[in-house]
Amino acid sequence: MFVLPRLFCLVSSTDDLALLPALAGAGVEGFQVRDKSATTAELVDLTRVVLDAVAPYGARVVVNDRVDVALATGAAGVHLGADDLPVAAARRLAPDLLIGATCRDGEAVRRAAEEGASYAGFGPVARSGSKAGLPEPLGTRALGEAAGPLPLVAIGGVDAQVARAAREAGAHGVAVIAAVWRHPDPIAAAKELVRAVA
Ligand SMILES: Cc1ncc(COP(=O)(O)OP(=O)(O)O)c(N)n1
Ligand SMILES: Cc1nc(C(=O)O)sc1CCOP(=O)(O)O
Repeated sequence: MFVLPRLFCLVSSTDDLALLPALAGAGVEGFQVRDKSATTAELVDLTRVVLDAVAPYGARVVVNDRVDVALATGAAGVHLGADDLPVAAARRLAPDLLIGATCRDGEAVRRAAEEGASYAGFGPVARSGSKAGLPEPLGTRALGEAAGPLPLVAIGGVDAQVARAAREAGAHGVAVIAAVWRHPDPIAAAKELVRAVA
């Protein structure tokens, strides 16, 4: 079984690869491969490169959306949303994978737990500029109310301040895009996030 990271950095494309060893060396324990424009073959290649870059540091890799790619590459897990394979079906295919499920309220967290998820990606906790079509921010109070059935990974507009508030409200950890990749000093930002979720 895999230990659930406290901090996931989402990896969106091959442009992000050069910084991965430094981020993992800075204490980022988890990476999620989320390339929405990749073909299946490209996603497999990207996941393998991410695994090679961060495995020496003991970091874990989760593949967004695609349980087949997670299994084919030996990644630690998969993250599933409402449009993806249902959690229960993924769990039947992959008894040993870390399976994350996107949840927006406590009822969804309870359902994901029953279906065999390992954690819930709970969000957006704050306003995110990285994904279109998200609902209004849920806030850390809603996160606290949803905590219990599964470890929660807060996502959406998470920076170090939001990460601290999310942890205080009961989150196990956080997942980020902009707070690292759009920061002028991504490694310093990652170190600050690592401290915030410790
Ligand atoms: C940790 C975490 N939580 C939620 C999401 C969102 O996943 P999903 O609903 O599948 O949406 P897309 O990422 O596919 O746009 C996530 N990726 N990670
Ligand atoms: C991919 C994603 N999913 C979300 C959700 O709430 O389901 S928020 C989000 C984007 C996270 O990026 P940032 O850290 O830049 O806000």
